[in-house]
Amino acid sequence: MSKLYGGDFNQKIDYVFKVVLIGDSAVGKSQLLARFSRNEFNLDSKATIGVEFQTRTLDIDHKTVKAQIWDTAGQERYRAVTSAYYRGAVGAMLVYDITKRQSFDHVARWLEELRGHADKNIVIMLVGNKTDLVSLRAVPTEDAKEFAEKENLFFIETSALEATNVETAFVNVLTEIYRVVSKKSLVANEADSAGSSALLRGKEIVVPGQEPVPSGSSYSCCRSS
Ligand SMILES: Nc1nc2c(ncn2[C@@H]2O[C@H](COP(=O)(O)OP(=O)(O)OP(=O)(O)O)[C@@H](O)[C@H]2O)c(=O)[nH]1
Repeated sequence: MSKLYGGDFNQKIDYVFKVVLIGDSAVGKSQLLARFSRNEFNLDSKATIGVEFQTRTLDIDHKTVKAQIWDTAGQERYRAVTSAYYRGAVGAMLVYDITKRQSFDHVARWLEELRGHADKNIVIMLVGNKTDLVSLRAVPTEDAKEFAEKENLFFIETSALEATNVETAFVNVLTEIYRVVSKKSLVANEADSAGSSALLRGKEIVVPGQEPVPSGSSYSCCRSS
């Protein structure tokens, strides 16, 4: 397999996985990303405008995986081009705030948008954030679990503030993506020997050693006036 040499440490990268964060405004998407990528948290976090991404490299099943996590505004007027945001994504974290019933009620709409734009094999995790706000809970865990089972999503509850389950949420998504990808590679390799790899290759959702990504990068676009 070809290897990439990425950013900081001339580290060999086996896979680059693009994961998108979606969900209503103020549910904590940016803070989940800050916690996962830099182990930081900011209570005065401003609404995201446009799009940004952060990367973190980690080891999954002895492979070096660069997670490229994309974050966009929950507010419609600050969002960038939807199809570009979802393009190439192999994972999605659909976040709601356990203290805001409306953010959970909107999950179905986010899912519809995601399924309309993303690859059909995308790994999706439903994330109920802000579990530290125990007395303000408005969404019972059971309701979300039931929804996730019905829609075939992974499910977890997190607190970006207390760093509860954040690492687990991202690592679980990335591990599941890796499982899907390595299974596909296996099928493609088997088909190789059968002489029909082109078709299967065409369906792969991640090419090992995709385009190099600058480490820790972010960019913004499309600020609305
Ligand atoms: N108590 C608590 N507050 C949180 C948690 N995560 C985020 N917040 C706060 O919730 C507010 C919104 O967080 P953001 O991360 O900016 O939310 P967002 O989903 O990225 O919002 P948009 O960029 O508008 O889409 C901020 O004041 C955060 O500090 C959490 O786990 N617990």
